[in-house]
Amino acid sequence: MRVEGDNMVPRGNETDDEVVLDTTSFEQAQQRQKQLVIGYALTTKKKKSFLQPKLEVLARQKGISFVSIDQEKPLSEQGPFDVVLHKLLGNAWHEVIEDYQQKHPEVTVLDPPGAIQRIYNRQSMLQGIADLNLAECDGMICVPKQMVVLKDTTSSANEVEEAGLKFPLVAKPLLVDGTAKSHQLFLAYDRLSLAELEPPLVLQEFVNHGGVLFKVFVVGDVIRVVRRFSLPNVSNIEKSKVAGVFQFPRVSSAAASVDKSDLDPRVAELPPNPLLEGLVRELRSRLGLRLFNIDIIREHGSKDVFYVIDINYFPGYGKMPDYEQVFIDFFLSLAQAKLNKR
Ligand SMILES: Nc1ncnc2c1ncn2[C@@H]1O[C@H](COP(=O)(O)OP(=O)(O)OP(=O)(O)O)[C@@H](O)[C@H]1O
Ligand SMILES: O=P(O)(O)O[C@H]1[C@H](O)[C@@H](O)[C@H](OP(=O)(O)O)[C@@H](OP(=O)(O)O)[C@H]1O
Repeated sequence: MRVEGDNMVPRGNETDDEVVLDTTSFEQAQQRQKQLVIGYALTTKKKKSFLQPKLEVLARQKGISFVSIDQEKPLSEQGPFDVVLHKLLGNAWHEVIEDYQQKHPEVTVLDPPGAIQRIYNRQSMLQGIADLNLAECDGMICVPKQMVVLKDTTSSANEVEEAGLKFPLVAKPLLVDGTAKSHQLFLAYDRLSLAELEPPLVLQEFVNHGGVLFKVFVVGDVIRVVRRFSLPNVSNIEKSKVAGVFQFPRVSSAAASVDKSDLDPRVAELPPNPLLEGLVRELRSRLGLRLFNIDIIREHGSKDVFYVIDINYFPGYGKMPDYEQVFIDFFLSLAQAKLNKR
């Protein structure tokens, strides 16, 4: 008898009337046939931007399937999943995920709710970054001076001066909760204008950076950088003449990447690789996240001084070059890591 298939030992190892099963290759074959099931809990907007048709097609070819998680049903009754991918707001959801991870340690949850929560607060998001050990990384990473205003913006004018913050200041809502309002940013030019702002917020020094921002995408071990347009420099003349508070749009969210040829190379040159690699390595382990992006700007007039101004969890990967293949490789590496652990 002969049955052709991956799970049989090769010809020559069998006797006339028996087929010897090689258990190792049998297990490998089973594994190969096994689907990698990724449960996802994403907003409709996120599902549209992330689960694009090309990703789904590539995934299917590799035996990866995406299954929508029904938030109305207990999570443990769904699946079984190998990976849970989630970005939903609210403490209730975070409790569901935490409870699920405790009961199902074998499932890779991307990422732990506590770690995500930390970067949803613009104060804790940037804490510790200036102290990262990035010596010998061909550059320097700073964060803009900033302070938190929880209640009264009128009295914050004095605190701003005591803290040594210089105008203009970028006012950002303290919590990034996914609402459009949490991305409403203002530029405050003088002390008086602070009274117009609505706390809780952070006041952050505006750093001149030549109008270009580096968006650093992280997917596990992979780093991809794109250039985006950003706010132009604020001149000294403008600083002395302009007063008040101005809302500004999400300039750097535009999908179009900056065309390098149109830019001053001193502004457009990407941050050095060792610096990016060092920064990502440190942040990945300190934050305990695998899916995030870092927004970096280069201090105007400097070659190697950079500021981290923002970190996002599970950002707009749909705009990252070649994101489909990067994610397929990432999911397969998670499956492989699990196999290696056995
Ligand atoms: N301290 C700063 N100095 C100079 N420009 C800044 C500063 N902070 C923010 N900006 C500008 O404002 C834009 C939005 O800032 P930030 O990324 O912090 O806000 P956000 O609401 O988290 O935006 P998004 O989620 O779209 O990345 C930046 O891309 C940059 O152009
Ligand atoms: O395209 P950039 O500039 O990277 O901005 C992203 C924001 O930083 C993310 O917060 C958005 O994701 P959420 O809408 O899930 O928060 C993300 O939304 P998206 O995934 O729907 O594109 C983007 O708006």
